[in-house]
Amino acid sequence: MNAKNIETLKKENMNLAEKIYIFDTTLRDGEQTPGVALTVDEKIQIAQKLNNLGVDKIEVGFPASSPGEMESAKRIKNRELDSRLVGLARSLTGDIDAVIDADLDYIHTFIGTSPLHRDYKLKKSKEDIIHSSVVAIDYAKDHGLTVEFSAEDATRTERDFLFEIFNEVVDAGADFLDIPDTVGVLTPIVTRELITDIKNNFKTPISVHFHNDFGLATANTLTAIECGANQAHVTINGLGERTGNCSLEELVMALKSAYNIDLGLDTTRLYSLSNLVGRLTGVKMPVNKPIVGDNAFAHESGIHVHGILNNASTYEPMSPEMVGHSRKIVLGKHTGANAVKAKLKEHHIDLNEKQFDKVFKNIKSLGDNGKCVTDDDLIAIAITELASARETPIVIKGLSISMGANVSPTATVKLEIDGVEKETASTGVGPVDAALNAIRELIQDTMDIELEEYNLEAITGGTDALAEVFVISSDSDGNKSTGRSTNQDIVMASILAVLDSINKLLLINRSIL
Ligand SMILES: CC(=O)SCCNC(=O)CCNC(=O)[C@H](O)C(C)(C)COP(=O)(O)OP(=O)(O)OC[C@H]1O[C@@H](n2cnc3c(N)ncnc32)[C@H](O)[C@@H]1OP(=O)(O)O
Ligand SMILES: CC(C)C(=O)C(=O)O
Ligand SMILES: [Mg+2]
Repeated sequence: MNAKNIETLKKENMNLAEKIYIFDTTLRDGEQTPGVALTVDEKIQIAQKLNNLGVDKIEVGFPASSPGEMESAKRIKNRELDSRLVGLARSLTGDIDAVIDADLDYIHTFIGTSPLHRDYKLKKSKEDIIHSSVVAIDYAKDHGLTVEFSAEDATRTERDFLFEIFNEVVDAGADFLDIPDTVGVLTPIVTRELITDIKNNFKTPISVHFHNDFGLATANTLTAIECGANQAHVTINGLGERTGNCSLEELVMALKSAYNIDLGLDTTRLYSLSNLVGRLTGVKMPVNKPIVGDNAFAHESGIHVHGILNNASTYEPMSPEMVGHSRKIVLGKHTGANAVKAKLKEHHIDLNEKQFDKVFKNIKSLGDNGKCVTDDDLIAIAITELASARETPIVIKGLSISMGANVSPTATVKLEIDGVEKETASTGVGPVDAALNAIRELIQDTMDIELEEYNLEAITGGTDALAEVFVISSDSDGNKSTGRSTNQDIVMASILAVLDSINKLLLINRSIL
């Protein structure tokens, strides 16, 4: 099927509403994620960011449910955000009073309508359910509120009863009819039939609130929008009861990229908002979470990276910049030569063909052994390859230590630096310190180094134990390199380890041209 046919097919099968509203419920249903509790300040922080993203409505919470909920609703209201603020209420006047007390003018009131909810939870007849809903809506309308009515568990409610209660609440003045798929049992084809039927029978704008128990929340919400739903309830990161709600970022980006429907949100804020919500709720996203997961724009397979390097659209359906994320090329078992060449270029490392082949084989073999190769690993592998092929710039030519009681230890060190011999003596708090001070003095015209880490370990027992020294040095450009040496003499092991790291840094400097 060519692109034109797909476009035609989409148009023929869609009955889009003129305006599609994004109703964010991260602060209400999202916060109902088991184990999640946000403080008032955290709620305010998220509300501000949702507002900056450009969502139409923010459900700030359930004011009747706790003093903290009341306070956060009031304080969010004081921020004078552009997004419309919504408060949740059961079909009880007390809950509605709480929304009014919080100074919110948009109420989301609900009642369970399915047989399960009527018979086992609320223990109320159909007539009682209708009566409670109508009384609540009358009360809210009398107080000048905009009312959104949710028939909780609508998707397991008899169709005739659903229509009956919708007719009654519309007559009572409901401004929006919400269809919650409370336990996520819809499928796209059933959604199509249900939403089309409701759209054909009601003029009041309709909203959908779909849960994700079978991973279908986004697909079902998109289907509802195709069939004319005027509003979608969503949460950042798809948070919410059990497996959550339709994810805001998935819905908005699918509409923008796959449907070509731009809702006008500043989608470049999505990634940072997802991270903020992840941090504040403690619910971290899996790496493969669409749009905001660490791997959403990461590529390892050689064939993919080769395509990406030529044109990112080959393996990305949208750009990472669109959502404020970034592209990542990962090296490992599935890496191809083009990826390694690109990485080496990025780090300004020039290898000849033979050196490159060795580095490439090394990466593949690390991958085969189940290891992922970081950029630092690649640099270390490449530098080692470069170092082994070149003459070492600095070589130790002589060392003498003098120590005694009540005098500072003195080290005399002779080095050959690029073929020229130099010697100096220096003192220190101990013999190793004295020797390292002498080295620093001798190389100061060649490069400025900082010893960042120094680890000494005895690897055999006894007074003739072998000492292993591991160091990390850095240069003034921030390049880092490791050095390692094993010797029976602690001072010599230290000098050789430091020289090992300095030589690598020199090679890095000299190959970065
Ligand atoms: C599908 C959803 O997401 S609905 C929203 C769910 N969110 C929450 O429950 C989070 C906040 N909830 C709370 O803090 C508490 O549950 C409260 C404050 C609302 C109520 O607490 P409690 O009075 O202790 O009642 P509890 O939670 O045990 O039971 C719920 C009560 O609400 C009633 N109820 C439930 N839904 C409705 C409704 N839509 N309209 C009227 N009453 C309702 C139940 O029948 C039950 O009443 P009962 O105790 O008289 O039998
Ligand atoms: C309050 C209602 C809309 C709800 O969250 C649900 O049914 O899932
Ligand atoms: Mg819900």
